[in-house]
Amino acid sequence: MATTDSILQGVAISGTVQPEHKKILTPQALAFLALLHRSFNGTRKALLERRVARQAEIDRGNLPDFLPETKHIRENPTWKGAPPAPGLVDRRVEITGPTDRKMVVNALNSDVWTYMADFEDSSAPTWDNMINGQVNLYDAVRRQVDFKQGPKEYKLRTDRVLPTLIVRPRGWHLDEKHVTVDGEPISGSLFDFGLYFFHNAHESIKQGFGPYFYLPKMESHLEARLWNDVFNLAQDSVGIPRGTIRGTVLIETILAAFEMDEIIYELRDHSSGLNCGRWDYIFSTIKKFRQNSAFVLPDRSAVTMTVPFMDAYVKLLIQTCHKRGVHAMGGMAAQIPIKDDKEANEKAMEGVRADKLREVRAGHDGTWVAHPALASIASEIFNKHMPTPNQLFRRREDVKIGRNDLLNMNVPGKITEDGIRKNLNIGLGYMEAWIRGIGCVPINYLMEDAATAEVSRSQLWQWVRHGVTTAEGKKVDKAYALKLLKEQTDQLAANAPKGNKFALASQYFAGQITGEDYADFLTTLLYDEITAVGNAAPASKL
Ligand SMILES: CC(=O)SCCNC(=O)CCNC(=O)[C@H](O)C(C)(C)COP(=O)(O)OP(=O)(O)OC[C@H]1O[C@@H](n2cnc3c(N)ncnc32)[C@H](O)[C@@H]1OP(=O)(O)O
Ligand SMILES: O=CC(=O)O
Repeated sequence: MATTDSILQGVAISGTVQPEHKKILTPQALAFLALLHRSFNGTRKALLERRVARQAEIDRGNLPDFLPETKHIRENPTWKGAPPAPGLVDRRVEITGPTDRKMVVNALNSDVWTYMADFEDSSAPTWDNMINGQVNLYDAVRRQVDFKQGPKEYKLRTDRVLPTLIVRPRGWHLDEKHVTVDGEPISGSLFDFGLYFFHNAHESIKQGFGPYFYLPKMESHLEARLWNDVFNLAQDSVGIPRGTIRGTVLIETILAAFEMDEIIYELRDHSSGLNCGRWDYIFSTIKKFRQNSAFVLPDRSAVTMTVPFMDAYVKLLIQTCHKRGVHAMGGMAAQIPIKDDKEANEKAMEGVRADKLREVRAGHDGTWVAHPALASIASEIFNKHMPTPNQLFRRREDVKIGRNDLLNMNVPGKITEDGIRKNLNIGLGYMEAWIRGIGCVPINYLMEDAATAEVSRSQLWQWVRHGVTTAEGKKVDKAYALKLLKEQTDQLAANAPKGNKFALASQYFAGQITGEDYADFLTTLLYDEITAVGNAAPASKL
């Protein structure tokens, strides 16, 4: 049998390893990462290639449809997903947020049922953020995460059961460049999942919950199959029964919406349902159909949850989940508290309330909040309208959603200069923060993360590409977009502290909004800006 030392041959780390990281980067944990990489990276790369091929099909005008080859799975009513696992029966309000230590303590102390600790859209994946996040979650699982910041003490509350921890690793498209195996960067998904699972699978079970995950940005059931294979190998490796892990899949790409049954089916022994990742879903819809003028959308503020294609996706997701006995989770309203304007705050909170009411009435089993101050609003609505721990019994057999509903782009609204400037501000503001290692920011009193920023970026691209005319009568072409970009950049930079990164963000953004270059993800476009891959040290020398 291979020894840890021999498995570690070929594993190298170029991120700085501080003393506190050593409990995470143990030889055994690194050998586990190497095992995951050698077992699954080939399939991951092939699936990413498959995404490119599917995009080419769509660009040729072939719109997606439900798959003929998996009809038997969709039409077989007898199979089910796993029953809800301990700590996941009632998940009516889930807080989400990055994995820095303060956020972790504050999230676990919030009045919510679960906490999604996010290595993905709300975290910029610097080496420090990713590895410190692992340290923080290791400590959080063991209830040893208390710390002091200046005079303020951050302590886990002891007056109640803490929210169940769920971890969102990065998506399949992202690499973690600071760890290589046999000369290749390891996948960000396998790095985040692998380290968290290896250290916390047994301990989380001891604490009364388990190794639970949110799985982002998948585009097909084959990508879910890959996660399922990873889960089986992982469970076998650490000696816990298959079916202990749970994964909630974010349905946040338009292609995955056509494969919801199949995705639950692939993960069925590990499934804890699906979630409406609304922001990425809008982004994906714009991105996938970006060459097709029939998919041009109005200002971002007009693309609400009640427009036809979003409404159809929500309904189909709830129906599909409940048919299979798994949770149908709602998503994220972007409003956050406005501290300095009572009236504006009340309006924003009313928006959140309306969103949660729509979700619970539609049949969702829970929802997301971006900030602790929103927890009471969401729980008030869910407590009132969902007296049971979930509403898996609501089968929504009344719902009839077909291909045309999922692709119904009849979205009322206009494209305005204000909408263009807002998108520019969001894109610039988000990218500027991200380059500084911050993955989630308040902009104009809205929570902006990688998914929301992608919507703004992709809309700008699409509007220029299709030469739309604004409500004010202005043709949106390359020159106009670049002129407004310069104006917004100058304004933002003038009001920002010295050393800000707006000029750099603007350089990247210019390429992305002129209807020409289109990066698959802003995060992959910018990744080199936040990586410091110097001399790699062999893992065996740690
Ligand atoms: C589309 C998607 O993918 S959604 C999922 C990804 N997005 C997210 O998870 C959003 C996470 N939210 C956040 O990061 C933050 O709420 C922000 C950036 C939007 C706003 O943060 P701030 O400007 O710090 O908010 P604010 O100053 O009001 O925070 C007040 C306190 O609440 C804490 N807080 C705010 N949001 C959160 C959160 N999501 N989880 C835990 N604590 C939080 C802050 O740390 C702060 O704590 P302190 O008083 O001890 O210093
Ligand atoms: O990940 C969530 C989303 O809304 O996007």
